[in-house]
Amino acid sequence: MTELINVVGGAVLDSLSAPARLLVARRTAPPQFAGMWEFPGGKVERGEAPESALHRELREELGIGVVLGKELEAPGPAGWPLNEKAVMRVWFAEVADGHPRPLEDHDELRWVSIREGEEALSLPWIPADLPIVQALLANVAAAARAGSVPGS
Ligand SMILES: Nc1nc2c([nH]c(=O)n2[C@H]2C[C@H](O)[C@@H](COP(=O)(O)OP(=O)(O)OP(=O)(O)O)O2)c(=O)[nH]1
Repeated sequence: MTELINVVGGAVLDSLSAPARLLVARRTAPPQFAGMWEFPGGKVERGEAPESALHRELREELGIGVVLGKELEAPGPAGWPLNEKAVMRVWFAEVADGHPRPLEDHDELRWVSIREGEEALSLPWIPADLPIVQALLANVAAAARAGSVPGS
């Protein structure tokens, strides 16, 4: 059996403790994903811890350092299915240093509202990401009701 490709994505929030906005990124490649929105991130390299891969990708792609929060609970331990070959794990995060800029792989970044959800959901996401965005919005709303931080 071929090994699955492990992808990591950052759900970068304006604040982990009182989130109102999510940073989303528009891909430039490959052609089937160009123009679609996604969680910034990328593939975990051989021997690399997923969290380290996420720090590396966010530094390379957006020029930011982050503090990671909790992982967004996925349907299985490997993460969210993206296609028959890849799965993605997603962590909540907050910018710790730098200002996000589309340095690689993206042509636009946007801070979308997550309080109402419509703005985030109205974007043309990579289709496999939609259930993840929905779970994220539900998680943030539940955390706000419980007075806790997202991911808990
Ligand atoms: N980063 C990211 N990739 C996603 C998301 N949703 C989704 O289906 N994918 C897919 C697109 C790609 O096939 C794969 C991630 O590859 P990537 O191109 O971002 O990885 P990478 O930066 O390490 O680049 P490379 O090794 O291919 O050059 O996962 C998402 O929300 N974020």
